[in-house]
Formats: sequence, structure tokens, C-alpha cells
Amino acid sequence: MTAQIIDGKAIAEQVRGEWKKRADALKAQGVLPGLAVIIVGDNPASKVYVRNKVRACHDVGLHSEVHELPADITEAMLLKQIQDLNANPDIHGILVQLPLPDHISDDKVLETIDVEKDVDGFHLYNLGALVAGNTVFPPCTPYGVQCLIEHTNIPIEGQNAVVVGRSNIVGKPMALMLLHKGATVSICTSKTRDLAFYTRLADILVVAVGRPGLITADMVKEGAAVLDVGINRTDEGKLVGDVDFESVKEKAGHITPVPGGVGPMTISMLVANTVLAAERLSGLGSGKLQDT
Ligand SMILES: Nc1nc2c(c(=O)[nH]1)N[C@@H](CN(C=O)c1ccc(C(=O)N[C@@H](CCC(=O)O)C(=O)O)cc1)CN2
Ligand SMILES: [Mg+2]
Repeated sequence: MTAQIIDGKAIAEQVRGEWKKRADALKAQGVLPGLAVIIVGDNPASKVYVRNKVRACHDVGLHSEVHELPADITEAMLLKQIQDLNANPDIHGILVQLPLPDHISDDKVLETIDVEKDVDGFHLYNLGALVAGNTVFPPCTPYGVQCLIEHTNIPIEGQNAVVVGRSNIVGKPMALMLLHKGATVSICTSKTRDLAFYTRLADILVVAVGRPGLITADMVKEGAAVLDVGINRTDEGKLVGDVDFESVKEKAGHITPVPGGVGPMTISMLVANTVLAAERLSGLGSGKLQDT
């Protein structure tokens, strides 16, 4: 079997178009959805992601602003910047680009963002809401993966889903989202003993570890849907995921490429969450997540 390659770029554009309609409806009523992005230091990859986020907002007609802060900024000054944005009525969504420098506590920063403006969905309250099944803002990357699965008409209910990776921003929320959709979910890590035993059970395999080539064809069930969240740069400067794409595509039913798979969806889901935040804060529009 040769897998259907899931075109994340095309689906991301389609999703963006759907959210543009909701943004346009808000604008017609005098509300311009606004996103503030804070970036600390000059991590080159973070700069690319932030630029892509600003471009996506621009494409959909949202306001966006970037606050570039020096790598040696104090934690107190960063928290003050967030508090100012919390109080700014023109800003509906706030995100702090990760990773942050070591001297700054990620936890303190994420807990300072107003939960109603937390478009990354990383605040403990929002992670808790997700656990309880009352999602406020779904974290963008796993929500993007869910959206890719649903747009491709891959069934979730009753399926075996295996998530490799346990981060708060991808692995854990991904597992919960699949669980809420009725999958039987296993969470593995790169340290799982006999990882292949689990991955071979997966009808849906999501991999988010950050280790190139971790998943090889022998670890994948024939016809499985394989969603690769890994973004790794090789010594030759090539971007690759955690899945050995060339071999696995001969066995899987569906597979996402890197680049052009999950990455572009992350950005579209951020647009979605920003429009949602603006609907809720203005009291206009449904303020509801749409079925993806
Ligand atoms: N505050 C946040 N920080 C980080 C998040 C996040 O969701 N919120 N996720 C990642 C980085 N990230 C978004 O911020 C992100 C990573 C990759 C892509 C993407 O589109 N990738 C492209 C390739 C781009 C390239 O050439 O490097 C692809 O896969 O096609 C988008 C967003 C960590 N930090
Ligand atoms: Mg830190």
C-alpha cells in the first residue's frame, strides 16, 4: 500500500478561509480581532514561526502585533508586559513564543496570561478544562492534528490511537482530544520499552518526540494514519519529522509530510482561537469551536 499524503498546507488554507468568514462578520460589527505575540531573544526558528503567525493574521484580516523583547529581560518585566496586554481591549489573543530563556519560568509566564486571551491554550486552567472535556482554547498543534484527521475522513471513534510524546503542548492534549473523540488511547515516550509493540497496534499514530527517524516502517500497522509532529533540522539543513517518511509511506494508509503537514495547521488553529477569543470577549458571534 502507498499512503495518501495529507496536504496540511492545503487543508490549513481551507480552514483559514472558514475562520475568515467569522472574522469578517465580527469586523462588520466593529470588532477587529487582535493578536499579540511576545518573543523573547533571537531564536531563529521562533522568529520564523512568529513571522508565519503574523502573515496568517494578515491573510485573514486580523490585527497582530509582535513584542520583541531582549533575551536578558527580567521575568518581572515580561510579566508586566503580559499584564498590560491582558488589560488592552484591542487585544483578544496573547501568546508567548516558546522556548523562553532559562532564567524565566515558563509556568509563571503562562499563568499570567488572561485565560480568556490564552489562544495557545497553555494556561493551567485551560489545560484543566481540556481534561474535563470542556475545552476553552484547544492547543493549536494537537487541534491541528485532529482537524487533519477529520478533514481526511479518518474515523476516530473506537480506533486505537497511540501518541508518542508527552509534552504539555502536544502529546498530553493530543491524547485527551482523541480520547474525547472516542479513541482508545495509549501514550508512549521515546523511553517506552518495546515502543514498536504499541505503535503497531495504532490505527492512528501521532508522533511528537523530536527524534528524526524514530518511527520506521516495521513499527507501523498496514493502513494506519500516521501524523508526524516532529520538526528536526538535519546536519545538511533539511527539515525532517520523527517518522521515516520514505519507508513508512509504503505501509501507512495516510501520512503527513514534514514540512507541509502538521506545521501549517498549527498556524491556522491559532487564527481560529484568536477569532474565537474576539467573539467571546465582544459577545458577538457564537464563540463556539466548530466541528473540524
Ligand atoms: N507559544 C508557542 N510556542 C511554540 C508552539 C506553539 O504552538 N505556541 N509550537 C512550536 C512552534 N510553532 C509554533 O509556535 C510552529 C512550528 C512549526 C510550524 C510550521 O509551520 N512548520 C513548517 C516548517 C517551517 C520551517 O521551515 O521551519 C512545516 O512543518 O511545514 C508552525 C508553528 C514551539 N513553540
Ligand atoms: Mg525556562
